[in-house]
Amino acid sequence: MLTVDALSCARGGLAVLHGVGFVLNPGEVLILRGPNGIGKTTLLRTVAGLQPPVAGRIDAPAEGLAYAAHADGLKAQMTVVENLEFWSAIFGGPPIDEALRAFDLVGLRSRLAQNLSAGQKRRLGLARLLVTGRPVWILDEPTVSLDRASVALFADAVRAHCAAGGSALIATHIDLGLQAEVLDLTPFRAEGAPGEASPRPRADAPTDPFDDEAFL
Ligand SMILES: Nc1ncnc2c1ncn2[C@@H]1O[C@H](COP(=O)(O)OP(=O)(O)OP(=O)(O)O)[C@@H](O)[C@H]1O
Repeated sequence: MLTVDALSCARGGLAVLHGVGFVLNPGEVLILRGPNGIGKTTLLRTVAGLQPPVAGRIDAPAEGLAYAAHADGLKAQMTVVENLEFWSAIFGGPPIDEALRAFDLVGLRSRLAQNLSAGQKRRLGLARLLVTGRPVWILDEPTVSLDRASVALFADAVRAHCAAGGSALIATHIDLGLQAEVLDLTPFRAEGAPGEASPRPRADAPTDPFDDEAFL
């Protein structure tokens, strides 16, 4: 479903990770771990196609990935239902009812996204995954702002997705209680990767127009 082979990636013109490889099959979850700054977000962005790899190969199903980044990326002036219907229309995905139910948003359906609490916004951001209809979820710290009950809802949604043949690549520092493989990125740190005593990024490093992309 998703194969990453000998992948090297960079951020701001500096090498971050070198030689990463894994296979994610239908029904599987792969958890990315590693200390702050090791390159989890950079790897996810590269796999999601937001930035090109420096080297290596990524084989993914065409139009098969749904990426949820740190930011919720909601349409603030639209209601919960309008946000989900918007994304469902963009992706041509399934109706929104299951997404509302799975993330306990039924009672909030008419509320403007801008008036949701941080955890409610995060639940809405994650609910969008269900309306994409896409098989491979690429998730960057998906449980930030979620309380314990909401983390459990999220884990249930991932389990249901995988039971239906989907898969998920997740960067997280917490234990989600999922049956999953774990890949620690620490051994893949590139030589000269940014760190405590790292060089400044090159002044001519290309700017990244998608750096704030919240959801794809
Ligand atoms: N826009 C940028 N320009 C230059 N360097 C960046 C940029 N964004 C991140 N970096 C650097 O790239 C390295 C990898 O960052 P990345 O966000 O991928 O790490 P991470 O493992 O996701 O970290 P965390 O656990 O803190 O979220 C870090 O050293 C970071 O300082």
